[in-house]
Amino acid sequence: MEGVKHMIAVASGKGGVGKSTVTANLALALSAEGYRVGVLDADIYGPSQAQMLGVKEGERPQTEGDQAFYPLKAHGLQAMSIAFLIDHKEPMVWRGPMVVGAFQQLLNQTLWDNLDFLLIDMPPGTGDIQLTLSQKVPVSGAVIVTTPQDIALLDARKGIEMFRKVNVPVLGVVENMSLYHCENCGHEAPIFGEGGGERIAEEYDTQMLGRLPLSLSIREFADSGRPSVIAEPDSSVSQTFARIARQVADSMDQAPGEGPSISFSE
Ligand SMILES: Nc1ncnc2c1ncn2[C@@H]1O[C@H](COP(=O)(O)OP(=O)(O)OP(=O)(O)O)[C@@H](O)[C@H]1O
Repeated sequence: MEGVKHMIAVASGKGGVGKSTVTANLALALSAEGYRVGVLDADIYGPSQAQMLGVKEGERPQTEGDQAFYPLKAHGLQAMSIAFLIDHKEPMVWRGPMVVGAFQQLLNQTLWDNLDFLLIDMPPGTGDIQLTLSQKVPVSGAVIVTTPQDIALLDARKGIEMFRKVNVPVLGVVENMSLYHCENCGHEAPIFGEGGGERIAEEYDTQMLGRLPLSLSIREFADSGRPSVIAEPDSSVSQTFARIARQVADSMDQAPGEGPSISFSE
């Protein structure tokens, strides 16, 4: 795609597992490695990137003619989201084709400026909308985010299967909310279970990219618009994101430029 070297989908089967949090932090970690990075929020019904990247309410992208938008700048990233174009309290009461149309417009009418990586924060699930969205996106690879409990892994498997079916390489699995660390007593507990991310990475012959704890600071920083990678760059969480970023970048270095364009038959 014009202005973009590698498009990477960040996906999960299940909602609420931290996909947007991982997208924002991973984008910032890649940027800290010196890459030019953009974030496209494809979660049309529940966009979170405006808040996570600290874009002020009411800030609107500049337009080029009446056909194209310049992405907003946030913490050195280029970003585009439906949230930049609508009132933040407005629910997206749209049917599938309208959502797909909005996504295509965000994708095709944004003037990305010479990006090494465009991370796409996909909507949760593997339903009709995701498949239709995917038809139009030349994706180089996918990062799967999951939490360790069986019910999330079940859905993560479906996400992996979806990408495999359309020959998009799964770059690896990020296990989020792996371990709860009590900030008062220091006790650690794997409240969502153990080893789940590793198991599906093995099962699908892909790699475990990293494991992040269930932590108050990850939530507070992400939800207040200054994700951990910039709020506490020396923390172990930020170091984990840096390692994930390097693995993602390395796997793209080995890939031959822009990957396959996904297409589905009904
Ligand atoms: N490791 C973590 N520790 C604590 N809170 C977290 C962690 N990861 C994410 N969260 C919090 O969980 C909530 C949901 O995260 P997020 O929006 O990233 O999930 P999602 O998978 O993108 O959700 P959706 O399915 O709605 O798109 C947010 O408030 C976020 O700050």
